[in-house]
Amino acid sequence: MKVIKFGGSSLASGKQLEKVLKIVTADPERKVVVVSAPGKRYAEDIKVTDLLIECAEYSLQNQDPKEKLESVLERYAAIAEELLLPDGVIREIHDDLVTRIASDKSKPDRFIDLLKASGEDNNAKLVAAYFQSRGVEAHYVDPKEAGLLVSDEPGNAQALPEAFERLYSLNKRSGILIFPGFFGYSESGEVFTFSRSGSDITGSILANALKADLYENFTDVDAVYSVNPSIVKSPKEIKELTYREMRELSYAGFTVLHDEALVPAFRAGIPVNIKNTNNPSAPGTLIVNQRDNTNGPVIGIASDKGFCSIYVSKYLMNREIGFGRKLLGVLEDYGLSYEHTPSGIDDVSVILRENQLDEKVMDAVINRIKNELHADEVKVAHSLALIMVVGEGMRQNVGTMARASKALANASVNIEMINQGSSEVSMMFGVKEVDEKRAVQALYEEFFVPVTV
Ligand SMILES: Nc1ncnc2c1ncn2[C@@H]1O[C@H](COP(=O)(O)OP(=O)(O)O)[C@@H](O)[C@H]1O
Ligand SMILES: N[C@@H](CC(=O)OP(=O)(O)O)C(=O)O
Repeated sequence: MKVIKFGGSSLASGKQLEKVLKIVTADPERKVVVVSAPGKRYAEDIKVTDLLIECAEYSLQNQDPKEKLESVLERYAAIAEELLLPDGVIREIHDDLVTRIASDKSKPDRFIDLLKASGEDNNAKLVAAYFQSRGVEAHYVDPKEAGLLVSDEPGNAQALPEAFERLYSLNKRSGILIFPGFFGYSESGEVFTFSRSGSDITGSILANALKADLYENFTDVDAVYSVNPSIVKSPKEIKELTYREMRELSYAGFTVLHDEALVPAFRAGIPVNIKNTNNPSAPGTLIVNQRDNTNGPVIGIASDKGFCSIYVSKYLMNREIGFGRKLLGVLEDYGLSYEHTPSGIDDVSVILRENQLDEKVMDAVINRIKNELHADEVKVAHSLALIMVVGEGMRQNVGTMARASKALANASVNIEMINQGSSEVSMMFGVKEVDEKRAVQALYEEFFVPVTV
């Protein structure tokens, strides 16, 4: 049995849905279909999820969200019209949106989640109706009734362990099951969404819970490329990579798969196949536990902007027991998570996502580090990009770091910091955001142009 997930780009129009129906019915093993909300039809288009967030925000500010709601409804109506679906489908979506918008707003984050989740929930109903209209036995599945229990963290929920056992009973149902991605229900019955792009996570949870043979993730590219295609033109396709490599790469900027979407599949040993809805005969990329190391030291290079670093130096830091704990404790007090902590004998840098803290919080953090930890120097660097060079082959290859830093030097990119992951499958370079693109291109030239992946 296969779990198959379609992203927003695969569900953006009636034409796309026709491809989806063809793909699903081409293989009787494709039993559970996870759907996102309709995504972008063209580059400047707005995803339904973003329209719904605007709707929720308008309502919370006591502005009339009518126009915004109309634009959400229009997206579904356009699809229904293209596919000649009966009016009842759109009426049901309309009524659902009206009910949601009129619900309790005393907890704004939860209200936003309730609206956001409707994007996938209503789309699953629409897709089920479409399949049925073409004579296919398909059923919408309500995640509440199916038992997709999640933690009560708005916009950042996680599946609870009990969810997996409960979801197993879906195996007994007949027909094709259309399951909305991106959200679940807390113990108290409230809607909570995963973080953005979280329908990938739903697919992986279901693959694990139902003990699927394969988790197929359909998107709009032929494969996972060795580098983001918006940075390098026609980059090399990756045929096979390990869970560990993909987790590192998706966390560091390969947005093609959510970085939290691998763990459930990995735990159950289920391979993940990334494929293209617009070219389903292409084999795509297979993510597995182990692969042959035939491609050289590096399989992919990912990058992401929006980081800052807090550099702290203090003479004899290495001998001060508890210094690291106290430093990270200051961050914890402000609810800040950190990404990396490259360190020396007398100094350490903490790298954080910049969008977590404004100037006021940053000043407070710096003052506490200076006053409570008696640091000799505390410096902040803003607008950093992190570049992650990833590959299982790194462990067996000598000189990968030297090659990478030489390539960056030749491209006149100044390295602000370096960190080698303890797992030895990744190395991280911090550079200024303005140098990100040039750095990635230089690393790509170094590691990919001469080899076949
Ligand atoms: N290394 C990469 N390989 C393939 N695609 C990538 C990579 N890095 C970023 N992407 C982007 O991920 C996009 C697919 O993910 P996403 O937009 O979330 O699709 P979906 O709508 O199917 O969920 C691609 O169109 C591409 O722009
Ligand atoms: N629709 C949600 C969840 C999702 O997974 O979407 P997509 O598959 O289009 O990335 C979002 O935009 O975040």
